[in-house]
Amino acid sequence: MAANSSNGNQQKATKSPPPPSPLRFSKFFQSNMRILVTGGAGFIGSHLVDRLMENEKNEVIVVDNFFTGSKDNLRKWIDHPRFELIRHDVTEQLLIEVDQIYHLACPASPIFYKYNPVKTIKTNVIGTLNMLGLAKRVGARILLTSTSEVYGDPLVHPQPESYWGNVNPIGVRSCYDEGKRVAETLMFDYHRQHGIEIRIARIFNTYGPRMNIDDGRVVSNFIAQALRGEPLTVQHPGTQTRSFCFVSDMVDGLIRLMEGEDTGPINLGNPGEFTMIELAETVKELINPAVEIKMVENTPDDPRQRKPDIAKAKELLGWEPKVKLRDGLPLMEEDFRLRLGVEKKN
Ligand SMILES: NC(=O)c1ccc[n+]([C@@H]2O[C@H](COP(=O)([O-])OP(=O)(O)OC[C@H]3O[C@@H](n4cnc5c(N)ncnc54)[C@H](O)[C@@H]3O)[C@@H](O)[C@H]2O)c1
Ligand SMILES: O=c1ccn([C@@H]2O[C@H](COP(=O)(O)OP(=O)(O)O[C@H]3OC[C@@H](O)[C@H](O)[C@H]3O)[C@@H](O)[C@H]2O)c(=O)[nH]1
Repeated sequence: MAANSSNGNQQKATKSPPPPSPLRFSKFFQSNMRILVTGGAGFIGSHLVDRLMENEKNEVIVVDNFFTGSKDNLRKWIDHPRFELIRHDVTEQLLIEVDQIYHLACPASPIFYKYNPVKTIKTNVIGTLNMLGLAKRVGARILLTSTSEVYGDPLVHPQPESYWGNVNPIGVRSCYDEGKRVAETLMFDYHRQHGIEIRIARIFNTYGPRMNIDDGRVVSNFIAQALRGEPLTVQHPGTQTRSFCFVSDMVDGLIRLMEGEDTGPINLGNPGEFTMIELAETVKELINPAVEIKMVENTPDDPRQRKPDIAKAKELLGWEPKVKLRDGLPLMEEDFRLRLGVEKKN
């Protein structure tokens, strides 16, 4: 393809994307915006779909390989005229016409992303390349859900977007951490080289209803353990910290980022910071005071501290989380009780 290289390394596309079918703009066409959500059958993705579907002008297409997601999360939209679900792996090319792409597809829980690390890195690298190729072909704006894990085991605390991170490139978490770092690089290279409109969210630990019960992440583990009357497994040393964001706040942030003017990367997360011992104590107090807290072995390269600096999100998106951990946990408990069939005793 001919490209203008007048400003050094930065090249701009000379060819604009092909026009969509004229029917898209006919007055009989019902939706204004066709939105693709990759990974839309997963935890955050399905909540995002719920919010996007609330707007009658949106048509939503979900693409998912169901590795960690499930059709059940989208049950209420199946057969809806503005909704479509495609079983597809993002490591394969996808040819559709869309205006926006929320690219979430990627296993997010450490036990799942470490299960098949080569597939995880392919999903992050080839999957993101494919979605960028699609964005380029149809002229769509694309948002990547990157992660706080790009900061690795951070030496700067809290983490601003300007921090480049402290990541082990050859460790067991690298398929995910480095995979997301490459995905961010690809996003910016497509933006600079081809003029693609990009948005990057760096998501910090998010929790809420619909997380897989055996997802393996800490909040879902502790709630499921408390409801089953099993010990809460705090991984050694328990003083490591995380900052937990409720899923409705996260979805709000993602939509603001997509609709706003800034490419990011922008941290999205709740700055309330807790040690894993504090989290276990809170879950015990709120859900089942009878359970024990048990110290267990940790996994390699577990980040010791993590808390987002959200000054940029506040300033550029007018966003900050509203739901406190103590208010979010009972909402998740309700959902887990229903799914586990454990009634609340009064
Ligand atoms: N939840 C968090 O705390 C958190 C934090 C940081 C970043 N993120 C990012 O947000 C996104 C969603 O995370 P989540 O918590 O909802 O996880 P999730 O595991 O519930 O959802 C991921 C979805 O992607 C699908 N998927 C995985 N590989 C795929 C592939 N190759 N092709 C098509 N679909 C595929 C899964 O089946 C699932 O539906 C991920 O990109 C994750 O990295 C999440
Ligand atoms: O049962 C458990 C599980 C986990 N933990 C601890 O809880 C902390 C959080 O672990 P999680 O597995 O929930 O998630 P992590 O913060 O390690 O990674 C997450 O970070 C951001 C996202 O990109 C991903 O969703 C995921 O990689 C870790 O310190 C871990 O050691 C426990 O103490 N007990």
